[in-house]
Amino acid sequence: MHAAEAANYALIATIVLLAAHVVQLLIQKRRKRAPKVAKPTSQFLQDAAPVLIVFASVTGTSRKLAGRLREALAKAGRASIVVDAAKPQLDPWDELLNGDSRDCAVLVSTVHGGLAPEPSRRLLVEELDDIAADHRVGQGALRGRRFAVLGCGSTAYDPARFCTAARVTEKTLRKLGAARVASQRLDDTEETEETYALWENRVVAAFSRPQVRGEQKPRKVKLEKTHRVSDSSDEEAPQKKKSVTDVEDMGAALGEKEEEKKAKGPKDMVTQSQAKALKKEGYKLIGGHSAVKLCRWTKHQLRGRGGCYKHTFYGITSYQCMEATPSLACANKCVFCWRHHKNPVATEWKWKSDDPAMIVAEAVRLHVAMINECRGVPGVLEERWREAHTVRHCALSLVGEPIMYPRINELIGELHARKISSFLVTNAQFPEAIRTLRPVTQLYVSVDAPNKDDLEEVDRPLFRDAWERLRESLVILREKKQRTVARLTLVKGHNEGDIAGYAELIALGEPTLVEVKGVTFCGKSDASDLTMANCPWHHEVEAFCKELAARIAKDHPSCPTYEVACAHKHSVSVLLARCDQLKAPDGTWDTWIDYDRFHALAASGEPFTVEDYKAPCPPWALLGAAEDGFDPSDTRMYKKKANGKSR
Ligand SMILES: Cc1cc2nc3c(=O)[nH]c(=O)nc-3n(C[C@H](O)[C@H](O)[C@H](O)COP(=O)(O)O)c2cc1C
Ligand code: SF4
Repeated sequence: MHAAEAANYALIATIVLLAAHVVQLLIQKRRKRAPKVAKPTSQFLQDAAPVLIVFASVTGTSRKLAGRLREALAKAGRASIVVDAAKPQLDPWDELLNGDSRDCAVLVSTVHGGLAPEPSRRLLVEELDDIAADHRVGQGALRGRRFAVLGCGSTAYDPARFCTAARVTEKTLRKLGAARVASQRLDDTEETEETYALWENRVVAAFSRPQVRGEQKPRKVKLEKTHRVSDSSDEEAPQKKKSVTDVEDMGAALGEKEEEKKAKGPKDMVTQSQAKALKKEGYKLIGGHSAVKLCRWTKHQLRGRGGCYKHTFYGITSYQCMEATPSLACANKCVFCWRHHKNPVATEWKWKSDDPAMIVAEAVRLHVAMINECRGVPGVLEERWREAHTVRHCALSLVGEPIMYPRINELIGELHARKISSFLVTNAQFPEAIRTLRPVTQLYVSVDAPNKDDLEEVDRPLFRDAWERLRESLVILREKKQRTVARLTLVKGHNEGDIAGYAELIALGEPTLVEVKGVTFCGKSDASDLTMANCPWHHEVEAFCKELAARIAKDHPSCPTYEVACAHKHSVSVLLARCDQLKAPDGTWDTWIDYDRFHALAASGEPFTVEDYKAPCPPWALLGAAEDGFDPSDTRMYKKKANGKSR
């Protein structure tokens, strides 16, 4: 070998050695940087104190998900304790500070004003704040503890307050030095299953192994679901370098997402999980935003066991009545909503609109199909069953807010063209839509509370100016020439106290009728804490009505006079009517409706008034009648009391 060749080989060997050394150094450096991920050990799972799962819920979502997380952790071998922040059986913060527990998951919803629900607020906000402010424990009091946060919220409410309760809790926990392992926000206007599952996986993975270095770093949040908020907790995190992706890309991603949304066009109103929940409750969904359901009174009267209060008060045939809605969404979350908030909420129409003719045709088809299914039911009267195939009335009050549907006037036209009467109920949040509404057989405005505070409490409205909207709706109601109704639902302990407030609202709208109904208990639900104790007795509703009529006369002398006309004891409903419009000179009442006359008037295109289509009310429907509002042509069934005696 030449000397030059040997030198070359030596040089190459040196380079190779150097390169190998550099690679080794790099590998070592990388190894140093990478956090040591301790593998899940059965020893850790065996020894670890339970994870504390704290939830604060108003309509049950966080409660349900807390249960799911508990099951998922249990599957992974990690024990946990679920704590309801509204009535905690133990103090989770004390456990974290002084006990063996080192891990916690907080699931919190946001309610009115962007706050955590009462009374959970005490534990989640005030007590945590107290700890953070306590100089004896110090800001790093929760160092070495881990936490996960899940916010349940809705962008249908003020987007600036989206999941603010979760953000506040997270901020305080981080201020106290706890390490965040996962954070997510769920928006109830969207499908949330996938997002929740991602969060759950992350929490289970983190809590199935001991704490590792590197866990302190804020995790990158999935942009898709969280772009609506700037996560304020990041601002105060102890290890604070904001990731460029978190801030700049978030803006870009948001822009792209909005573009994408625009390109896709409006989405369907009902998410898959909402559709599933509604179907489970017997709703037949039509297109993207409408539904129909067979009312229990329809079935009742098919069996000759009496009609609903609208049969008693206005002469509808309950077994020919279809209960439907063209908008499953509404702008409230009322405490007495018997739909248990399985429907979407929104302040404006932002979905694809279906054709009104299709909605009516489908509603009738599905309703008739449900009638067909009643044939074999014991007690169904053959003749009524046949007649029931012709729909004569439509109660647009099933669920949601019918006047949100932008083509509501065309839909009403479709109903009237089929000689189907229209009873439309609105929750008084869209005054402009009330103004432009074409004549309906009977137009209802729900008056759920006598003053602003009670309205906020009972309706839990999305609009901040809900009270003003209600008042404006009533003013518009006064301008209507056809039959109008103020519908009151009395909930003991919530909205029945301020009679003067109701009198003022009635004087504002001067409706033809005031329907007062005691709230009905529709079973225990997470969506509402109502019990039988909140349901007034019939005699209490009657007394309320008499007092209301007297109060209107006394406080508002220029307002038309009202008197109690009818009552339907079975549904705890009493009717007040305007004497000038519906009381005959001989003292009898004309609260019933001449439906044929109404259709003729509506088709004529000429103006018409309440008096033009009124009809006499039978004596059995009047207050004080021995029948208690029960049609004597039907057979009354008495419920047996627990002691075996009949009522
Ligand atoms: C009265 C009321 C007010 C609400 N206000 C807000 C709000 O300000 N911000 C928000 O993100 N979500 C708000 N929401 C939506 C709820 O947080 C959301 O529906 C959540 O899924 C409820 O969870 P929960 O069932 O565990 O209470 C509100 C809901 C109600 C009933
Ligand atoms: S008016 Fe209402 S309660 Fe009466 S039958 Fe129709 S849907 Fe049922």
